[in-house]
Amino acid sequence: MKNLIKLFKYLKSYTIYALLAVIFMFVEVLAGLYIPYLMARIIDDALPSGDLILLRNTALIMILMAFGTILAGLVNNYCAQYISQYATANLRLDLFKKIQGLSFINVDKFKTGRLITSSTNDILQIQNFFMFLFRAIIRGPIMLVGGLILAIKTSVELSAIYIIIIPLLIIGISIIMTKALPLFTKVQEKVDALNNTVLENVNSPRVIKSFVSMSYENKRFAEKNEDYRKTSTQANKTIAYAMPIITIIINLGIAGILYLSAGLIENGILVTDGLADAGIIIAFFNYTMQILMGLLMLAMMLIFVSRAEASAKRINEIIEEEVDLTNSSNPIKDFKLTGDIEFRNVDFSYTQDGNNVLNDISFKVKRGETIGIIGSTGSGKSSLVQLIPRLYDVRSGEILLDGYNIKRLDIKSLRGQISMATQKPILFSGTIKSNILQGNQDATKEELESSANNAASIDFIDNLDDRFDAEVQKKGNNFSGGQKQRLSLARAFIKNPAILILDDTTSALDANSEEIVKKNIKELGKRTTTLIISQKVSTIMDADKILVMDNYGSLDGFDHHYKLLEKSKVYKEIYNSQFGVGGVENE
Ligand SMILES: Nc1ncnc2c1ncn2[C@@H]1O[C@H](COP(=O)(O)OP(=O)(O)OP(=O)(O)O)[C@@H](O)[C@H]1O
Repeated sequence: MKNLIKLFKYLKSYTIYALLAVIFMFVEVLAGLYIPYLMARIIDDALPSGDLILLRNTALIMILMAFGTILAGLVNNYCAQYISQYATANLRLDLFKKIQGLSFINVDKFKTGRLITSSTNDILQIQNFFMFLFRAIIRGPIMLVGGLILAIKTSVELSAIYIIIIPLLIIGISIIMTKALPLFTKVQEKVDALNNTVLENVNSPRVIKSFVSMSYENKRFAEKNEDYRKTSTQANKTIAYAMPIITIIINLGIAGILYLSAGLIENGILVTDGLADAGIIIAFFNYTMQILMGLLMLAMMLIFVSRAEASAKRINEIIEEEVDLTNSSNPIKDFKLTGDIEFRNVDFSYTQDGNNVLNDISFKVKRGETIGIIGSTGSGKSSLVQLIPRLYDVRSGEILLDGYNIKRLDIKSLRGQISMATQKPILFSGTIKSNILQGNQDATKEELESSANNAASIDFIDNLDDRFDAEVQKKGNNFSGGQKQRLSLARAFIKNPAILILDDTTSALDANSEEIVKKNIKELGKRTTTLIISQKVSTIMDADKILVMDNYGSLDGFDHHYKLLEKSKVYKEIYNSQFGVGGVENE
């Protein structure tokens, strides 16, 4: 329950609604309990004596009570709906903000499917719980306790039946609950797995189609689906056993009451003027039903609480997750980077206990320089540049920008002054304009045009009917790889950053576009430090310096093209593989 209690803070803003819900629930239940008493009065007093005034008055009160129950129920329902909807909307928003702030390492830990299930399914469980809480929290106990008091008041002798049926019902329900509840946690985990598979598939339709791996993916999904179905059926089946068991116990109770009544009438106890007290027996039946309903509600409450507790635990795990990449206690906020970069003995790993992906990297870059980064695949080039905007933190060593350790700089301001365009550019559904402006929402029309121009994308934009207002579909699926790269370059340029990182961003460009982009980067480079990762020597050989990574995540060289040809074995090998030993570019 402790996880659910933590979420009660979301109810605080709705105290008045909560109070109203509880008051009207109280009224509803009390009115409901009063009706059997009135019924007994009609049968036992009004009918035998033929007192029509008493009959009419009691019937009138019964009608009023019935309306009162409906009205109170409606108000209670409205308040419960209001609280549960608003409180969980706020919780969902907080969870979303938290997820947005998670670092890559945090996200990797939870997996995307889990984050989605928690934002949807788990929140829904909490919503159902809040709803039930304000619909039924005191209903069950009042029905149970009130019913018991009134039943005992009606007939102490008949009440003896409760000594058997109430413990029986409690034992039956407890057995079912202890079996069913762990299954509900499992069901949520199965939903996570389903979501993960769906996500992977909708994110990579081209790969799946081109490798004709639909049937493999279908099979994979079918397995997860079956897994979910089995667990879910098992959980619901266990709960379903509850109904017949409860019905049997209730029917046993009814038979028991009749049996006991017969004995009591025989012994002259439930008899007035030679006639059996039918009103008392009927009222007792009604109270017994109320008691059993109350017990059932408590059992339902247990189901809701346990399911919601499992979900609350999963939600709290995310909300309380320590973001491993946060601002220092007193971060420097007002700083304007000029572009000096220094790595000092940097080691890096993606996981806490994993092997180093980068080993003892040290180098210095002066503001305005253009640096090429080259190395074989998996050598750590992308990992290295991702450390500069603090997408990940170093394992040891430090990274200095303008002499400041980046951990001392405010993350938002730091990232605001660094642009990054990646090999697999991600575009968002919207327009060309909205995508480029993501780099700088305040950019003018001229800046928009010039950044598109610098990224060699103005020609193809001009060819579109709506130019900058042309539609971009999800992930930029209606554009070619090269066009997407150019748009993501434009997005990086428009930011006018102090540091520009291009991670193999020109790999899909034709030679002409690459030349234009290279020329414009050089222009930009006068006021921006530019890091260009490329597999092609021709793309980076003109850079002020080239950083060469070996296969083990260490630096093999950091110098000018010609110096590296003399000194770096790795660089020379890459150069020879692309240009031949004689220096003629291979086809
Ligand atoms: N998110 C991640 N989690 C765990 N390991 C990762 C992650 N990203 C990369 N790696 C590992 O880190 C190492 C370096 O990868 P990185 O992407 O930096 O290489 P790269 O030189 O940029 O490669 P490429 O030229 O193919 O893009 C690889 O061994 C890779 O498997």
